[in-house]
Amino acid sequence: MTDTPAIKIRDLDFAWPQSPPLLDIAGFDLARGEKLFLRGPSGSGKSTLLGLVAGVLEPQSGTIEVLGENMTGLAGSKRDRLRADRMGVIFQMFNLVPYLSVVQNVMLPCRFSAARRKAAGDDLAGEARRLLARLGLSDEKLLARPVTDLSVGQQQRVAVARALIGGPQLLIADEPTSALDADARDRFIELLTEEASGSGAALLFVSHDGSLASHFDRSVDLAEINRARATA
Ligand SMILES: Nc1ncnc2c1ncn2[C@@H]1O[C@H](COP(=O)(O)OP(=O)(O)OP(=O)(O)O)[C@@H](O)[C@H]1O
Repeated sequence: MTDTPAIKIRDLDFAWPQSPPLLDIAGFDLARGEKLFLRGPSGSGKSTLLGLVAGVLEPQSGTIEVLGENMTGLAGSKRDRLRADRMGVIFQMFNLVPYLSVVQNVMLPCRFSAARRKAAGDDLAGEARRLLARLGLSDEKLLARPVTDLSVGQQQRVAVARALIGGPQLLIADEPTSALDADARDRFIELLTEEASGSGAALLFVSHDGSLASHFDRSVDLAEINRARATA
């Protein structure tokens, strides 16, 4: 089954209520292990597309297959399960839980997914610490601090460790670099792409900042694949 794409989209149509068509995508594939940069200006529909891929949103028509499973045929609860079990998601604002410690934040996906918990091994906290250490966060004092006390760059690394725990084969990241200066941003993307390569995960990274494209295997402009915007 591993030759099925990480993401396969066919004849996708999506519009927000009382709004004109936003996405009309005839075909789009992300290969297993591929690292793709999807760019487009603000408001072009990148986050909406990620929401569809993550199964948080449903298209009006068309199919979205993720890691060989047809999301569009699934009930909401099954889409939630697929996302929890098989996707690592990094949000624009990281969505770290302020009242949990750094290590607890990283372990969080394993609370929602038995599959991720099993894949992460018996010593969950140890695995969280191992991932954090690989991302340069190993200082015990720092790990004990509330996650809100960390710098933006450190919070990003926590968000990456959380996305990676349990080895999901699809990582999706929604412009997680907008708060960083150019050097920190480049370091962050290098870290993310290295970690994706290390675990063999496919990576879909969206941003309006085209200068990031060189870090990825392939770069696609949303306007190239989206007929709704092309004719708007
Ligand atoms: N929950 C929502 N309800 C209605 N319309 C929405 C909703 N979320 C987004 N939209 C609209 O859909 C369009 C695309 O928004 P989206 O956030 O997907 O774009 P984006 O390319 O990710 O933008 P940005 O780079 O600013 O994050 C915008 O016109 C936006 O107003």
